[in-house]
Amino acid sequence: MFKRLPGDEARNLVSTTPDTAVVFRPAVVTTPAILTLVILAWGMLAGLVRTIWRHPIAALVPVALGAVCYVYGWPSAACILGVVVLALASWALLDRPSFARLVGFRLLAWWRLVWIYRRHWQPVMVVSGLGRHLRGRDYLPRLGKVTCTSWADLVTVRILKGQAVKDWSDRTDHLAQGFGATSCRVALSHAGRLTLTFPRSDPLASPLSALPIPEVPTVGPVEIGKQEDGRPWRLKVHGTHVLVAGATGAGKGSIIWSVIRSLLPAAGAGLVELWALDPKLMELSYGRDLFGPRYAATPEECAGLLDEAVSVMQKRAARFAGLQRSHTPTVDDPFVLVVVDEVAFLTAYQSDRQLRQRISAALATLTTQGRAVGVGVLAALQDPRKEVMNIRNLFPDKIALRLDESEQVDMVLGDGARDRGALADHISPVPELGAGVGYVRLEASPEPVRVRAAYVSDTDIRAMVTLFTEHQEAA
Ligand SMILES: Nc1ncnc2c1ncn2[C@@H]1O[C@H](COP(=O)(O)OP(=O)(O)OP(=O)(O)O)[C@@H](O)[C@H]1O
Repeated sequence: MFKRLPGDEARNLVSTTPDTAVVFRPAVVTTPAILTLVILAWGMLAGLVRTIWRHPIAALVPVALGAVCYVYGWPSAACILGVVVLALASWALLDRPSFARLVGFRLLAWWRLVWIYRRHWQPVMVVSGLGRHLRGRDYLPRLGKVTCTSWADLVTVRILKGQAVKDWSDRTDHLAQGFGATSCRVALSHAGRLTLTFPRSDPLASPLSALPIPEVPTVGPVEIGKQEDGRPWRLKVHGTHVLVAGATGAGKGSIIWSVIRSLLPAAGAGLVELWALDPKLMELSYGRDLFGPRYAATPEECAGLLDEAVSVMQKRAARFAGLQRSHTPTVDDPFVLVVVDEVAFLTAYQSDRQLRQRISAALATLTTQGRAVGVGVLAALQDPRKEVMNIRNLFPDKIALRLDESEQVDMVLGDGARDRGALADHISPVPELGAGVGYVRLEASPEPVRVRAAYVSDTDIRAMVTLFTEHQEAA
């Protein structure tokens, strides 16, 4: 039975060095079969103990069934198994969320750990270059826990000593392909430990219709869509500045209009003033009545409106000096949100040099000094290159919608964002699938979050204008 053990062939190998008469015959020490068996049995025992230690409840089930079978016979064990399965199925039917949270996702995680990750771990690590095969031994990163959420598998990994997070983020494609996922994201959880996120489905695949207008006036964070994990996407606009970059048709308008929609009650109550710069004469002109006299389209008008915003900001700063360090919106001092659609029309593509410099200086002043006194800028642009938008770093919060080139992702979201999984250049150009989908990198967190903005249609905008004007007339 054990006539041909691994290593037997090596006995017959002869290695020679060309051009010499010296012939080396490797010394082969035959491992006794019993030793191999003991090592195998030890490995299995250790695996069993590890499984019981990690999954005590799951291990208890076969043990209990085995005991019942032994004492009372197999029909009793089969009956108990049937009752348990029936109870679980009823629970799943009656209260799916609690079943999924307490049982379903745990079972799925265990299954995916065994069937997907552990089974493919060694080959994927070696082929992708994240593991090493040295002198007959495999040095592999340690696979940790697998947790399943409604849309993704979160896999914890203890990386090899000497490896960097970048070694992993450079190989996200290999990892995704290796484990049969569409993409992979890498995040550092503790020193030496990473969390890999493998999406199983895309919760943002279908468009979201416009969210209800809030009942209570609020300046934010305003709810404007959905995050990949299913939670609402709330964007802070008061106390920051937001830059939205995306190719044509990426859905920049849906972010602008979702923000305006959420701020509408606050605007009605006088706590927010919406100022609009619409150099393309397209996006914002549709809801022109929402902005009253604070709407500008020509470059001259835009420059004038920006200067006015700077003047409001400076007057406030002079009043607040020494008295308050942050802004609370009131009717006397409302939050001023300057919305700029296609900011590059006013900066890079503006042929009048003096006007261009005036506009750039005003935007730079607002973005450097405005947030503490309640003046914010929400700007959209198509081309994020520095020549086009040299003040992009003055925006603390950035959103990258679909972009044409991979290099543009880091230009918008900052260095390393694409390596961390912000694949904005992979977002579908088909509006139903990809418009309004993007990645956000907030000032407070380096991890990009995948989101989708709700789509505010022309009908929604018309309804918003009617509601707002009726409210203004009634007031
Ligand atoms: N959030 C969204 N969800 C679903 N579809 C959307 C969304 N946003 C936009 N769309 C669709 O995509 C089309 C283009 O959107 P939009 O005009 O807002 O893009 P844009 O980035 O502003 O483009 P441009 O820079 O050319 O003005 C819209 O007509 C609409 O059909």
